[in-house]
Amino acid sequence: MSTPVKKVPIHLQSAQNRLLIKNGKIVNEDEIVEEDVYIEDGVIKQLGRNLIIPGGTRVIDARGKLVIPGGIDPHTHFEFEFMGTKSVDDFYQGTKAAVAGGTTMIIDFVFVKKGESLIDAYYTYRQKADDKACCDYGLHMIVSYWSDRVREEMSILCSEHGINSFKMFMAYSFMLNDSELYKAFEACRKLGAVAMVHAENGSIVSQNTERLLAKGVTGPEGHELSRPEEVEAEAVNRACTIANQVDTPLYVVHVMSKSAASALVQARERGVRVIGETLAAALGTDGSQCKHPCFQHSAAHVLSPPLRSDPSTPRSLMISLAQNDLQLTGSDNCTFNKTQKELGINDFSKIPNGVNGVEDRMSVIWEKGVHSGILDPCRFVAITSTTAAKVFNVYPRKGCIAVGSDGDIVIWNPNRTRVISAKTHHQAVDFNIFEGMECHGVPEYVVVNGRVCVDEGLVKVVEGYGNFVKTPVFPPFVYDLENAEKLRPSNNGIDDLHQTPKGEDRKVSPTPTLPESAVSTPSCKGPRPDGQRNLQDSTFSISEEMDVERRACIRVKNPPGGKSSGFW
Ligand SMILES: NC(=O)NCCC(=O)O
Ligand SMILES: [Zn+2]
Repeated sequence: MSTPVKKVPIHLQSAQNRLLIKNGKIVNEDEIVEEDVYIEDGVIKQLGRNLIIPGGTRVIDARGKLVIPGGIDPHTHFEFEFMGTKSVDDFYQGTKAAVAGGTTMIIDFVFVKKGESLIDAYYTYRQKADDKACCDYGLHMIVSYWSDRVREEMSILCSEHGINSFKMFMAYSFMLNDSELYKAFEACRKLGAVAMVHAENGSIVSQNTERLLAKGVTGPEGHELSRPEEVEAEAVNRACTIANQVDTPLYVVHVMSKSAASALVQARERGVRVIGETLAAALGTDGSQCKHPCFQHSAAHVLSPPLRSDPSTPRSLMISLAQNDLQLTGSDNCTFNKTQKELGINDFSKIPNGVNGVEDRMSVIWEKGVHSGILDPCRFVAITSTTAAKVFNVYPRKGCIAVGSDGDIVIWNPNRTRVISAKTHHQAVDFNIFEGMECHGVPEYVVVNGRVCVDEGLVKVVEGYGNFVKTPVFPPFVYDLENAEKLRPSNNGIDDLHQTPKGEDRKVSPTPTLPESAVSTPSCKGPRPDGQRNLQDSTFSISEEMDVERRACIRVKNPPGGKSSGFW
């Protein structure tokens, strides 16, 4: 079977190919600068003030607003067949919602049934996604069983199909045992792939579940009781130990508890190379919701690992992100309607696991992180976009605003607010775990590969417009941190860096090229000394809330653009 080729209607190929974003403040992970952005044919062509641009260019005035890299959500499950049902957000509705919320790339997980070929499963997902995705997407593979054939297919996927990450489960019926984890992690290291793990002790969860059900605890409150914090922390510790035996960097998905976050920090302190992801859900709500008297409400909050009943968890995880104890955020968007959640009405262990988040991740993190004074805007960009781009090796094509990067940009208004509701969200699901939350920070414009897909708040996505983005192996940020430092965007664009070639996987509009004079306008941006974030010079002051006092927030121990040694 050959890789599917997408056909893009001609009217979309040439649509809105030139765009100037003026007067905004560009926020990258390491600095804020006042520059305009000129995008042509989906790529950022110029940065600076007083740019010379061709006539007919659409101009958006971003005065008083932030211009940030589009969010990258490294953890979604669209159209996922799971626990006897299928998640309701498909690749159209899911990516539409992503874009509506300011996310311009998602990475979904290919589920491989036991015994199934990984490559067949990959093609199934490409077919599901290619004609539907409204923004760029990548794929991780789930390794749900182990064999020599699996190892061979992992290699083929890396070399021929643009896959660089494999997730192994330590819970559910498709979990791997310790020897299998050992072999899978080792295989990842040999391939230069990112080994990801869902860390919960599945055997303990099964025993606890049996015991609770036998005692008559059948409601959603039983979910967390069956999977307490230490069961998550034990698995984090064990996964780190196994990965360290085979010298493989490890990515722990959805760190949901304070105990798991500290297990990860302790592992790092003894030299384990581990990256920690947490979720919008864990930062925006907590386990008290699972004790709500209404089944539909409590069941809607069931995911694994669970939201924690310790109410200090969300703030603590946010502080872990600020301090670089955790590195990035996803949504784990895996949505089931109320009727689907009712599969577990008499048995909490049958409630399909999963929550929403792909649309609201950016707003929730801005509200709970930046607006509350824990994160600065640069760190916000790092944990919602840049670090994911680096880990999955699509930086600096994605995850930053630089000459040569994709035109994936959000114009973010931190002074406007919106109230999250299932009544107004763009997702297919009929419930929203953030219902009623007022969020400062609204994505007024979302530009996807140069096309304005949210226009003054109006969502104008195009089904099938998104591309599959290959994720190359050996991400320097994971395997070669010294050289990762060289991966800085420069004024010359990103072509000089050993990164995904520009134009690869990208639909290029057949439009006239600019005259030489137009593309060579110098940018005023110079190289930055290593590790220095230029927040002061950049005068971040557009929001009343963003006064000096608020920004005197928790210090980031290892600034994202800073010392490489600090990461591991
Ligand atoms: N997280 C969750 O409960 N559902 C999605 C599957 C997974 O990531 O474990
Ligand atoms: Zn997941």
